[in-house]
Amino acid sequence: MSPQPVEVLIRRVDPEVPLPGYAHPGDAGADLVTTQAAELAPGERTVLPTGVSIALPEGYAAFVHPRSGLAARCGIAMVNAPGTIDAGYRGEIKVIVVNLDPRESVRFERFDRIAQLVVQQVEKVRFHEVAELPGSARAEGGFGSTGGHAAVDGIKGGNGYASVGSDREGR
Ligand SMILES: O=c1ccn([C@H]2C[C@H](O)[C@@H](COP(=O)(O)OP(=O)(O)OP(=O)(O)O)O2)c(=O)[nH]1
Ligand SMILES: [Mg+2]
Repeated sequence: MSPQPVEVLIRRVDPEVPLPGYAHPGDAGADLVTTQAAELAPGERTVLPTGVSIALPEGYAAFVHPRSGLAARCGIAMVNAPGTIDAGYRGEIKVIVVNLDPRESVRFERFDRIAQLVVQQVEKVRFHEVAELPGSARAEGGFGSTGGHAAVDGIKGGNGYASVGSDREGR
């Protein structure tokens, strides 16, 4: 049996906007639409309104994620992905999109689905300052310390392989 859904209050800022919805029962994200048509030239970005505002319960946050179809087909990304919607935010949810296609413009029509909203429980932490942190296997290694990345314009990746292909073989 699927768990009980979390009840979230929603207000239409645009009276005609369809409410966010899950396309399938097991989906993590509810699709958000733009209420504003827009055309983005290659490299251009804009802030699109979704026509809705929400009141999340305390202890929750919503994250605005990109849609993979738009990314794969048109090169549309979200500049700040995932966008964070705080429980206390009552303004309209907006989506900051950028056209990463080097050649083609992308046009959005009113009510096109542009992003998806994932609601999650989030922990609040209390920070305790210390002079030394406990040790760990990773320690301070990061930013590619384990290798396996592609080379960029002849600059070798962290594992010393020169191309994506040799990277794969080297694993
Ligand atoms: O993609 C996004 C990201 C944020 N927001 C809204 C909800 C969020 O609660 C608020 C603030 O977002 P964030 O904390 O990411 O922005 P900030 O630049 O830190 O602004 P602030 O100083 O208002 O926190 O803006 C959106 O509508 N869409
Ligand atoms: Mg903030």
